[in-house]
Amino acid sequence: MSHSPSLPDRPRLNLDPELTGEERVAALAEHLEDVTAVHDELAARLDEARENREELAEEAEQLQEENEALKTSSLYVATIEELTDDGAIVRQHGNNQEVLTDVASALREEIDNGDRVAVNDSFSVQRTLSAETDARAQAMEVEERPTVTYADIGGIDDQVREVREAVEMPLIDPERFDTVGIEPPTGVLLHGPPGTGKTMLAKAVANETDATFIKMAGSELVRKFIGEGARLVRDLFELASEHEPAVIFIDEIDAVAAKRTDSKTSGDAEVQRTMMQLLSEMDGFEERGDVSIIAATNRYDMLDRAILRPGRFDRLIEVPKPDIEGREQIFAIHTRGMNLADDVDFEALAEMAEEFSGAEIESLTTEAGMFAIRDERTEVRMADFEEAFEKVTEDESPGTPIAFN
Ligand SMILES: Nc1ncnc2c1ncn2[C@@H]1O[C@H](COP(=O)(O)OP(=O)(O)OP(=O)(O)O)[C@@H](O)[C@H]1O
Repeated sequence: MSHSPSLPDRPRLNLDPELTGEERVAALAEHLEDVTAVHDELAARLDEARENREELAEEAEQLQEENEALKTSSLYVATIEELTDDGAIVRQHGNNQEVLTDVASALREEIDNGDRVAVNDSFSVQRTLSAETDARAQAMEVEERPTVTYADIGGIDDQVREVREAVEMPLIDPERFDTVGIEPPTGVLLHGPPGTGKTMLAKAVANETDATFIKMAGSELVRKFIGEGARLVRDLFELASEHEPAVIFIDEIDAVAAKRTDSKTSGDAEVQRTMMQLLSEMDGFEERGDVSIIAATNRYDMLDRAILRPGRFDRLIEVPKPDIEGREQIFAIHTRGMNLADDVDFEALAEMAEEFSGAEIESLTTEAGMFAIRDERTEVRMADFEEAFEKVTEDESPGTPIAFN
């Protein structure tokens, strides 16, 4: 920062005792003029300084924000291999690179060999990470026994039957497969547009077989738990075998099992490793007992065919958007608990909601209920559904599926 020029000298008044009265007045007047001039200049400088100060404060605030953003931008997960006098040797997850790096003295106290830490682009340790079990708990959603039943799923009866055959039957009646002389499927892959009931299907299977439902989202492995994908996949299968019988549900499997050519990200190698771990878990699956694996994707076209080989996800079930009868059933399911007026016509609703997925139909029914509440009615009428339909399709061209969630 440059220094401001020095302040003007303070005018001095030297009154010669010899001066006449008139001369004294003139000298004082002159002095007053000097003082006023200096005052004006100082006032101007003060204004300038104030302005400067405001500008600097603004700049400081901006820098602070940038600094925060830098601090919160992506960090990499690493493990402290060894604390030495020269700093810490950390090994970055994912690429196994070892680096010698600095640790701020404030953090040093908290860190021990073997701890997991977050490092920035230049490997400097930013903070310690919670224990491994936390990542595991965060990455996996465990439901002891989901409450969803097959009766809650509408319009995909064939898919329900296929899932039951592929998942339930090997558990309940394994001899049937032996007698016929075929291997039961290892994993089931549900594919189809978003919101069509894939997760519900997996939960209903868990409910029906009294199994624990363990869900992991492929996209989170890639975005949130960078560097830990492979380990978390291993943990996922371990957790399932601790909770037998269990249903493992891997949502958005395309995130970890996309065709190699498709991936442009730098996390490519890491994603590959996660997929390899998944494949090896599935290949070693036979000894695993009562654990079923179901995966789901909206991007079947993107999948690496390696995961579809026999002994892996060898049972493919397409879960499409419901047809008109399916939509009618789904409207009936989602209005079961609603106080409906007599004029509500499911057939007409199903016709109106062309191209809607199950999830979209669910949102539409909730929206219709909101219109009744706004109108201070306890009964939901056909007109509420019509208004709800207009609302949810407002910004969409006709026939385009609406993105909910
Ligand atoms: N076939 C259906 N019958 C009844 N409700 C459905 C159906 N499909 C979807 N829903 C409703 O939509 C919600 C979301 O569905 P679900 O999570 O099972 O979809 P998904 O196919 O797994 O979607 P995504 O691909 O977005 O994960 C469900 O909780 C349910 O209320």
